[in-house]
Amino acid sequence: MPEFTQELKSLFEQNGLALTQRQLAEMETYYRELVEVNKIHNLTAVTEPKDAALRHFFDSAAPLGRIPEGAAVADIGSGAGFPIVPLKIMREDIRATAVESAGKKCAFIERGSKAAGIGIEVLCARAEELARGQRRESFDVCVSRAVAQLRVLAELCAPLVRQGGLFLAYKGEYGQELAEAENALGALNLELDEVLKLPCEGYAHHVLVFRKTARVSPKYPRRYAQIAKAPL
Ligand SMILES: C[S@@+](CC[C@H](N)C(=O)[O-])C[C@H]1O[C@@H](n2cnc3c(N)ncnc32)[C@H](O)[C@@H]1O
Repeated sequence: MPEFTQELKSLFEQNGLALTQRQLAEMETYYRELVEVNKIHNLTAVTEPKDAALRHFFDSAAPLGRIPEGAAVADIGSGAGFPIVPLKIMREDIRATAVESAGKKCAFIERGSKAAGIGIEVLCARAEELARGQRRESFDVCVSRAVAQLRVLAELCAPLVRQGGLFLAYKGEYGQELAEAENALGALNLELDEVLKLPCEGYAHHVLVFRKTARVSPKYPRRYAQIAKAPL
């Protein structure tokens, strides 16, 4: 645990963010639970202290400055709770929702966030099904990391974001995916606003910030089989 804590403090400090005692304690507790449950259920391949501090916690917090005060934020395909858990720890003001289709991962987010005292809504659902119900166009911001290629992800996320809201896609190298997503972005009324680069040498991670400029046609999202077979 000291290695995890040290790395976490140093990463945030190097980037001008001093973690409070509460934030540090919540991240430590969540990380401890992750390592524990990961011994039984395969939740993530990243559990080594330094790796987890960088790839899960620091990486997740990259777009903090782009999330408006009090925003309703949904994380699509949260897995073991990333990026939504670190975002909620860093920003108590947001209303955080984790959307995840795998039951054991939802159960872990519930367990970990309860242990750490973090208030997160966990929806065990598929994003494309959620977007056909009452939660359609109800979120100010949708975030997502490591779930699908951009043109597929855009169709899963855009219908959940309100008009004028943001879709934040965490990506490594993104040039080719962005070019391939041109048609999808047009069809879903998403405009690229900014690309944030994680301020970490040797770690080429980015957050692509899209603004939703108009409502999305009710024909989207299609069923997942169709989205995957014929991406926009
Ligand atoms: C590779 S994991 C990434 C987890 C996490 N976002 C991270 O970066 O560590 C992708 C997760 O997305 C979930 N997922 C994939 N498609 C989904 C969908 N259509 N709706 C909800 N969850 C989905 C999977 O169950 C899986 O847990």
